[in-house]
Amino acid sequence: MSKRALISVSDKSNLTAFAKGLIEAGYEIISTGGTLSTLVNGGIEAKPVDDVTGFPEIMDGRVKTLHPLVHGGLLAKRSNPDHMKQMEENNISPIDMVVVNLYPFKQTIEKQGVSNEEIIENIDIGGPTMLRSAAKNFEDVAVVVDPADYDKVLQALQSDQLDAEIRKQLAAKVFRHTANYDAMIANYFMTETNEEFPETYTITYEKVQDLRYGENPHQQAAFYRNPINKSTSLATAKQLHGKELSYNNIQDANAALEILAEYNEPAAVAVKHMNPCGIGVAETIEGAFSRAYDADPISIFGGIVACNREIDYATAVKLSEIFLEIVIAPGFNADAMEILTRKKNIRLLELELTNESTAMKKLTTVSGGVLIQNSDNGNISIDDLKVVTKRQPSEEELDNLLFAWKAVKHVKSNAILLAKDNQTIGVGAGQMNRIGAANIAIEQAGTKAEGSVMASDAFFPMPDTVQAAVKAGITAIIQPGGSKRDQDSIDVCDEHGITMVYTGMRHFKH
Ligand SMILES: NC(=O)c1ncn([C@@H]2O[C@H](COP(=O)(O)O)[C@@H](O)[C@H]2O)c1NC=O
Repeated sequence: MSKRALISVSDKSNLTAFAKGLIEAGYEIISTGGTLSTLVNGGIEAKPVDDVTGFPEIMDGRVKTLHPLVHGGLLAKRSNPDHMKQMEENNISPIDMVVVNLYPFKQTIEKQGVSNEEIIENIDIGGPTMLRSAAKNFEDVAVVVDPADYDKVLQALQSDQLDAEIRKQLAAKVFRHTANYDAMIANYFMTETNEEFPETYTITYEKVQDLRYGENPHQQAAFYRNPINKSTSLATAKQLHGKELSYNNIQDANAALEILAEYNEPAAVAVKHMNPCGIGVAETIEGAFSRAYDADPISIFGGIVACNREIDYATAVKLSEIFLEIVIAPGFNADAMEILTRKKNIRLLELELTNESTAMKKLTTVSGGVLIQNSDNGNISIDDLKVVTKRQPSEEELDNLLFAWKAVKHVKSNAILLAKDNQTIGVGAGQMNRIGAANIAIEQAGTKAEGSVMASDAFFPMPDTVQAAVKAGITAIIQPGGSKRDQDSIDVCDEHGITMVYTGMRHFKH
């Protein structure tokens, strides 16, 4: 008796060639509505699944293969005499191969203006059921979910090597595939029902690329993306020039994009080791980059620069004067490309910026689990500021304070950042005490600290940071407030004519 393959696919690419190969390998083909038409039109002999089930396809295709004559044929253990007996008693014939790919749920939810009804109808039920039956019974049944595997399967059949080992690999792929498919459905319903942190958290990622190594050469790594993602993502960036991105490149570039999303005006962000070493805002992108560069001409060396405007010739010339790992921008004009591609080692990434780069949940693995939180999308406006000192900030100071506040949010805690004229001038990052971070920022700013503003990601536990600010000639401070000793800091400010505003919002970043 010839073997039987059940084919039911939404993605009909390369289908007829594969089916032809199966017939040549001695298979009889059974198929569902649309798949059957494609096969028959392609000159392939195939039998409708209704002939097997004796039951018509009903309810707009909601029920077509969900039948014991299908699933019995898939799930029966050929080595189990009871199963074989029950097959015979129930007139069930074995099905030896399942070729199924599923309704395009992901593509459907990504469609503009798609209705809920269309989304629901694109949840495949019969397909995953067959895939799972066949995959569970991989000892006896082969299962093919990915058209990319058609050639491999035909080759294995031709050399009589579609053995349990390969069938197990195909089954493993099926369970990953159905888990991924179900995770996307679960996430869709989670959004629909506004559940943010349910009792189980299902996530799924699709591989973008293997990486040469992780944070260090002895660590293996790969880059995965969220299959349904509307925010700015490096996974969708177009690399115009340069060698492959590394693990550290991706982390740093992502940090640069998150910072850049804070600014609507032409802005340039330089990042080193996940911290901004220079941020500049100006009327032109060239001006913005000059400010980002001047902020810290030492640290930017070997860094990553992200800009929110097209890179023009003038900016490209400046960018090309230093060693940078990556430049990211929404575009590079032809002259800029000409200049920058002369540099062999620079990577150029073109990326549409949606200003939604922090829309996703943040996951941090801990031993035996994962911490999940919403991204820090907390923003404040001028109206949220509370002036706590005798002196009110000037308009210019207010501008600089808000600029500094947006920037300090992205600096690792404890974070202190100094800014002046739409430019960061000193960044103290990741210190174990706040005065340590302040001292670093002040030292880096040098003489520029005079007349600058200071931002602190969290409150001052004692007045020492304000005292350091006084000494450096800083005129205005922005911080969340909320320490027991707030008044001590306010008193120092008042004593020296410094203005201080509270945001009421903290921005720890660890
Ligand atoms: N309901 C069923 O019994 C059923 N059986 C197979 N399907 C799916 O129907 C699709 C193929 O349909 P057609 O051959 O009519 O183009 C495949 O994606 C397959 O996964 C089904 N549809 C969805 O649940």
